Amino acid sequence: MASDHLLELVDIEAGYGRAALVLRGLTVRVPAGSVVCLVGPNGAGKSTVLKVASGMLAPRSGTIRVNGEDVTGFGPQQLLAAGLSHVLQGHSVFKEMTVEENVLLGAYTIRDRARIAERAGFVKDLFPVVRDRWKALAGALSGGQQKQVEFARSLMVSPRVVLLDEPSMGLDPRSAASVFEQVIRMRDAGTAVLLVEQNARRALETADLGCVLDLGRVHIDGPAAELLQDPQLAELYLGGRPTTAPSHPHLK
Ligand SMILES: Nc1ncnc2c1ncn2[C@@H]1O[C@H](COP(=O)(O)OP(=O)(O)OP(=O)(O)O)[C@@H](O)[C@H]1O
Repeated sequence: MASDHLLELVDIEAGYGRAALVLRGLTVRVPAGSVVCLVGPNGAGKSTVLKVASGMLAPRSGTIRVNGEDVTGFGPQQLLAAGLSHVLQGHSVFKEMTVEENVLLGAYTIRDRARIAERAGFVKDLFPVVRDRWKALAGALSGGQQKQVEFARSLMVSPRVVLLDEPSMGLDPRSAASVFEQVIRMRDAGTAVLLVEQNARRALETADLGCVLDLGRVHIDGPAAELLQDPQLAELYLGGRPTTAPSHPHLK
């Protein structure tokens, strides 16, 4: 059964080994055509949500649905096939390989050559750096450009939802701004995004919906623009009082 929500994580409990639960009854939904961001303090469980969504960590209880279909208990390969593509925290390009080789790694599950060529054309259109530096060694690109290569690789399988873990980590402000613009471009090209970010204010300025996590639960969620204007949230999680307008208005 199709659903307005491409991804639903409902009442999820999850943790690592015998340690205490990290996620304690968490519910997050990603509607089609949207960027949803998870923000919250260190250790709140943000990355763990993405690991559950991509099958790297099996939930102890709760339900995962993709486009209305129950995929609870699926492993990483099955969730990838169901439409969830995970861009891990940190840098995962192979620097000694070309941009082309890095991007095509994302197509390793696709047999049809015409389909691979079509997807390569799509990601080159979406990320001009990928097109312009297609034959260059990935290690010769800047950190922000390498992130675009990772995004392009994740889109080769035509995911319904891309899971992005701290894409701005380690980047200078200008490169980080460019990465957030690429997130918007991905959304506008039809891929929903579940985004985890340390930079909560920038993430909320980029996202359509926000979820503030604390102690493994959703503390508050709603339209990102409204969360940005909430004085209490600003004090607690965003490092200061709300600004009257987004600091990067071109993104909204
Ligand atoms: N592989 C692991 N094994 C054991 N515990 C882990 C593992 N990964 C994370 N944890 C624990 O789970 C909790 C939540 O971690 P998680 O990385 O999901 O938080 P986060 O909100 O993404 O934090 P940060 O903003 O610091 O990245 C932390 O207490 C962390 O120590």
